[in-house]
Amino acid sequence: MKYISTRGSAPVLPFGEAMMTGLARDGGLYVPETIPQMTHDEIAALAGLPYGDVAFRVMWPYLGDTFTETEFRGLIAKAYEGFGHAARAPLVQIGADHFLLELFHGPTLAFKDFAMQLIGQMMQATLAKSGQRITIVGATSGDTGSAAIEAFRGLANVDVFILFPHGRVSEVQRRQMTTPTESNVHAIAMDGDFDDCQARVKDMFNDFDFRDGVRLAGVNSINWARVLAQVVYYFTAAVSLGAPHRKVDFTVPTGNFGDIFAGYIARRMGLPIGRLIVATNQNDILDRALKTGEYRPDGVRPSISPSMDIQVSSNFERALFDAYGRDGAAVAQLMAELKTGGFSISQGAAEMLRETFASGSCSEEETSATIKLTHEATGEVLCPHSAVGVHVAESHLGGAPMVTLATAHPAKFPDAVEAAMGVRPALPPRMADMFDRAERMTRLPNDLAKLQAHIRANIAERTAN
Ligand SMILES: Cc1ncc(COP(=O)(O)O)c(C=O)c1O
Ligand SMILES: N[C@@H](CCOP(=O)(O)O)C(=O)O
Repeated sequence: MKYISTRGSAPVLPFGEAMMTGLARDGGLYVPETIPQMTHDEIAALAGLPYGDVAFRVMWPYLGDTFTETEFRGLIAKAYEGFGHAARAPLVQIGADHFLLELFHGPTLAFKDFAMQLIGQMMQATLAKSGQRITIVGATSGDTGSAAIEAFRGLANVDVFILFPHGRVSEVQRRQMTTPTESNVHAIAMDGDFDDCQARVKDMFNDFDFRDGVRLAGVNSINWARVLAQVVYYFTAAVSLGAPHRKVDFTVPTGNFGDIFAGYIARRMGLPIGRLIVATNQNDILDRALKTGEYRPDGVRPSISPSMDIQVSSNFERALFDAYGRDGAAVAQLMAELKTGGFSISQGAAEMLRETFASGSCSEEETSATIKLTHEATGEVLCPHSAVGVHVAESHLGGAPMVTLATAHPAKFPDAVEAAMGVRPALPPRMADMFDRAERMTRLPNDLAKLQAHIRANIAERTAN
């Protein structure tokens, strides 16, 4: 399997190199040259298998010769052994034909653990073979950062720098990033919003002296391996609700478009997904873009679902690539226009996107009301992001069973949940001392040179010791 860039002019790479590279050298995102297909019988045969076995069958065709079959099975087993639920991604019924896919039983209580734990294993195995060291720089609106830190903390040959928007993540999310004591973990509270953090990370990838000098690696969902690992739970969920013998719909709380893009890949592999519904908070650029064909960021508005406070949604580029018939030059042109305010999606591409994705948005009041009403009706406590999903899903019920992705544990957002339903959700006992631990972070401006100097200085100090 070969990987090509959405902007059409970067080297074509095998899986292992695309994973270690992160962003393509032309600024684009890697995607597989072709999408492996699973037949009706192959999908039916997934029924009843443990999560790890489904993960192997779904992902193996994408890997080429990066790992042997035995190695890859071992990495999957290690990645998911720390999850707090035997099913890894259990389904819970919340309505006649409405199910929640609980994706928050991993070590940092958000869906990011599904991919990050596996990427952690795959990157460590790759580095062990090459003897290299790498510098991971990631941007987070709260969850990716803690999941990355958890996956790479304590490794001698990896430094992890996480840029989060100062004052715009929940206290639990911040403490997950600032309380680890390992010297390879570097939390940076940057002035600005998530889009600024993500833009600086991309700037670092596009600065080849810096990129090559520090051996930069990326674990945001710009990295194809992140998306791939998330394809798996669409299969486990749909099959347990009767696929491939019937269709299943999915609603996905969406920010950077990685999770819903994984659902799109599952559908292209042959999983009978009916509707794929993008659910946004008040930062509703994706909902508007799908409805109007105009993609024009107008500033991030902080919300009670802060991990989805995103306007420049990086994986949308992967969807545009397909919508434009895999024309890298056309995508590069759109991304150049984005830098100066936004772009209009061509009529043909907009039609393709509308046929592929439905969408809806959820206001702050609707998010709170959904947390309250869902708890009253079902006993399920939703995090605000999952509540955005449930609210949007409710206006699309009917026909196939609906699965809404519950992307984070409510205890990561205790203030929003308590304000909505009057009860403060508790952290799992293993995290109970989080508020007593000392925090360690560096506050930096939104300034590429200063960020790069900080990263270089820290690496120099670590490698000198
Ligand atoms: C809790 C939570 N829900 C939903 C999302 C949106 O996922 P995606 O960025 O893959 O669209 C994120 C982060 O992006 C998140 O942290
Ligand atoms: N919501 C995310 C934003 C970054 O997402 P990624 O999936 O592109 O890495 C977060 O919590 O950090």
